[in-house]
Amino acid sequence: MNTLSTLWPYLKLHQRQFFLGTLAVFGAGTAVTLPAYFTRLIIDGLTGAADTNPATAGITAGQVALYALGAVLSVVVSGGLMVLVRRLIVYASRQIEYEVRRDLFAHLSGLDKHYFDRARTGDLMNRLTGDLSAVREMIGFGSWQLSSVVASFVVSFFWFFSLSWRLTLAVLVVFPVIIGVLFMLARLISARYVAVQEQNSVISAKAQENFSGARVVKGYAIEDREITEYKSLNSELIKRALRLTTVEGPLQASMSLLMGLAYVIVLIYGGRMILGLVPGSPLTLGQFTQFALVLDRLAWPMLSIGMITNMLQRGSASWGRLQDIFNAQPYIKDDGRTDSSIKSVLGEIEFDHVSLNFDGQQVLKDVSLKIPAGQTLGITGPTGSGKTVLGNLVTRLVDVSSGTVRVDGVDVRRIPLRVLRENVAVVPQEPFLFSDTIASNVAFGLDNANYAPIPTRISVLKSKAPPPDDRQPDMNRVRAAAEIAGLASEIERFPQGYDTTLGERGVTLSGGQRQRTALARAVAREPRILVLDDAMSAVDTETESRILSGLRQVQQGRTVLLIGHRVSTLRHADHIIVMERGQIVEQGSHEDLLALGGHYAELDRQQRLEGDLKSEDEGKLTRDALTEAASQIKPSGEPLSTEKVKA
Ligand SMILES: Nc1ncnc2c1ncn2[C@@H]1O[C@H](COP(=O)(O)OP(=O)(O)OP(=O)(O)O)[C@@H](O)[C@H]1O
Repeated sequence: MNTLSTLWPYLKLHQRQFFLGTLAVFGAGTAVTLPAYFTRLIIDGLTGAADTNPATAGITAGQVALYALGAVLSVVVSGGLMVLVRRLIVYASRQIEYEVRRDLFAHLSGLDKHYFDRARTGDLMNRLTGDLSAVREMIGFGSWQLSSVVASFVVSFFWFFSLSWRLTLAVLVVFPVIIGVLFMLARLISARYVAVQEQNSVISAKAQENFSGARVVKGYAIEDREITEYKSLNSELIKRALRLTTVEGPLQASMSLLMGLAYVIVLIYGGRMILGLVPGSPLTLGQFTQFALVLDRLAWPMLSIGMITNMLQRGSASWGRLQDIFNAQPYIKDDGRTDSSIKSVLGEIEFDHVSLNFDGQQVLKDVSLKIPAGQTLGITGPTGSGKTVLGNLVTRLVDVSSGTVRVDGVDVRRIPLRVLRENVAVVPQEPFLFSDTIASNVAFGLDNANYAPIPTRISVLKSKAPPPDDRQPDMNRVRAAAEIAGLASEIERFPQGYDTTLGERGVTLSGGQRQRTALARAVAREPRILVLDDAMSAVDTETESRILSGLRQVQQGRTVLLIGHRVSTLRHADHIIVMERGQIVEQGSHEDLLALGGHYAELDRQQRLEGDLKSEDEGKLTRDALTEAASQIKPSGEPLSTEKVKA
């Protein structure tokens, strides 16, 4: 119930719809019992006419017709009101579903790397779909049915008491039992439903990871193992679903049983009253019939209590799971220290005695370094030495544990996050491309400033629908960026050029093409600071040097952090650092570091050796091919075909 209170702001946005809807439910609940009242009048009238008892007045044919018409009209009114209820309450629930989904998405978008490093995409998808539907059912159909049950009880007991308080009290005996059973089973249902939803999340995450990693699964030919694992997760789901069903079934059955019991009481006790065996409590046949008919009408609401309890329990458990998302807060956000007067940055970066710990493990130790605006810093070092996290500190994907990172001499924690991130573009090691055209992928980082922050907790009825998003990528910038990233000529060879769709629905790019698309995306943004995190590892050295010389032209005035393992990548940087176990162990220009004769010089020596060996191997291969070709020259001296030489 505690978690449900957080749903109130959304219900409040539609309070008028719920209020009018509830009134209509009560109207329909009253109208639907009127035929029983008219039946009583007719029966008592008819019995009066037949037995000439002075206590009963008798009835005319006209009155019978009038009562019958009244009964029909009541049913029509009740039906009409039901339509109105659906229009009000079910519509409101759909609108709330929209609002919650919108707010959840906006909230999730505001969470940081820390949250997404731990969350599983499949689980999030399940919460945004399955759990949200359960919440919608609770506030729509669930609340409608709940008010309908309350209305039925109020109206029915009004009739019961007006007909015979003794008979009503006799029927009421079974109610404490009903409430007890409901309470007990509702708790069981809630716990078991949460278990089902958790397993649903595990299954969704498993499926999502398998489909995203389909290439790995196929590459390792482990489909059978994955199918078996999925099967066992699926069996666990059915086990939990059946455990839920085992409590849902008895709920319905016990409600039926208790209802039957109430009926037996009415028949026996009411019959005795008609026969005059209960002194001081006469009951006419018509009254008895009305009592039985109204009780009969109560059967369905009574039975649906089980279903409603179920729906409310599911809905509130699901709302709890959505609330977990709403409760998650980004670790890194603008706060009291933020100086909103900062609107842009120039690009000088300084690490001042920076240390960083992750879960007790120190990944950066006392790093101090200043990179003047417009310069290129080359960063190299063994894997896991802290190169990526150094870049992450600049964009504040993580914050320092101690020390300070400054941009333009200002602590990055004082620069508004939006300003900082708009001015820094990162090309990560594993680029992510969207299922969209190449042009849109390259232009992805543009035009962001035109979007206002999304308002939350606003009724869909009051917020205007956003205009259709018909942005067209700025093709001049896209082309120029693709040219610098060394991708333009390849894109032009694709069937639809820049309009070629990538990903699930379109072509698959090679690793090097993906990296260069991500690079073009960053370049198109014309950032003040560019972080290239091993961004050309899948590109051959020749293409890489072409890209680097193109980049040098556009990087005038931009600060670049160039992370890489190849000396050929780093050699033109203004300053190079070598990281090892979170510390800078060497620094200087390419020439300085070679002269130092340390790690960097060793890296250069190894890479030269590898290069020499490679060209030696290629030379040997060519020599072998020529020897082979020469041995095949025919004695007549007939020249070889060129294909043969190539082969
Ligand atoms: N979010 C995180 N949580 C915990 N540890 C992390 C996190 N991010 C990085 N690390 C740890 O920090 C250390 C440095 O990681 P980093 O990614 O900076 O290495 P790197 O030098 O870029 O390596 P590579 O060349 O392989 O990319 C590693 O030991 C890594 O496991």
